[in-house]
Amino acid sequence: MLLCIDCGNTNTVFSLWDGERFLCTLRTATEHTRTADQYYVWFSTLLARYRIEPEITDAIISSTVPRVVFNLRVFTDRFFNIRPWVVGKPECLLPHLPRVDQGTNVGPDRLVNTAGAFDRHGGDLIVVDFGTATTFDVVGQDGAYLGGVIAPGVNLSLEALHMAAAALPHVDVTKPDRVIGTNTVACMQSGVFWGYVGLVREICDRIRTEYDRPMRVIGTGGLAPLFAQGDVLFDQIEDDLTMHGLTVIHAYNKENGAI
Ligand SMILES: Nc1ncnc2c1ncn2[C@@H]1O[C@H](COP(=O)(O)OP(=O)(O)OP(=O)(O)O)[C@@H](O)[C@H]1O
Ligand SMILES: CC(C)(CO)[C@@H](O)C(=O)NCCC(=O)O
Ligand SMILES: [K+]
Repeated sequence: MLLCIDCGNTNTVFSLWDGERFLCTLRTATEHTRTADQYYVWFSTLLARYRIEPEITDAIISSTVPRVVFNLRVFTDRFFNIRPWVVGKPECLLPHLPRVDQGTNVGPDRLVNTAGAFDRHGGDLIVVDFGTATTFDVVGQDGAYLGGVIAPGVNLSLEALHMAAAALPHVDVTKPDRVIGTNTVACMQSGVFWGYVGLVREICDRIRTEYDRPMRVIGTGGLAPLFAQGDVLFDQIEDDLTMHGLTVIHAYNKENGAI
């Protein structure tokens, strides 16, 4: 059984893969001070609640926050006696090397999304991931990450409005009924919802213009279904794309890797 850990700037997600399906998906806030023991208490409590007997033999971690990796390594080592693969480390091989400027450290989540999306859909893709940042990953014909776009995340934009403007409250993102808001909250929701629908459409259009082959767009991340209500933005939405990518990279390393 494979433990997949996707650590983003906001949330960390653990998922158990039994070789055929994910048995559970557990989510906790990303916090670099969380210790291995704390992870274990949280993890084992939820598994007991879902009546899952973990028989973990392997682990793979993707982390956009470098400093949390240490305690996650201690966690897999102490409680499962496992040394995890860590995406982005030299000993963790990728099915396709990214073709980017020298010295660029591509976010591991983007490399994982690329591997997951290529495995399911083949090449010539744009993967749009609505996380802390809204990222666009261009997947080449051969499956390599070719670059992309990083825009501010949806919740980050709303939070920035609230923080910077004394009269603007904290609001949640939602699809407003009308574009013209008749109260403050509705105005903010309209700005963010329709603003991001336009952002996604415009960036995908411009990527397509720069790229010389037809492309498909895959949406992922918690907010993808919401924005898909605003326009036809995606050919497909997949909520487990990052987790799937972790299983793909793990399988590749099992076959070709050194550990
Ligand atoms: N309608 C909604 N309004 C606000 N948040 C939502 C809504 N639907 C889903 N979400 C949130 O989306 C998030 C899922 O996001 P996802 O895991 O893709 O990225 P993240 O955890 O926010 O960012 P990162 O992966 O960078 O840490 C969850 O926190 C969930 O609460
Ligand atoms: C852009 C984020 C924050 C999205 O999670 C992450 O992929 C990251 O930290 N990337 C590093 C820079 C890059 O991907 O080029
Ligand atoms: K994510």
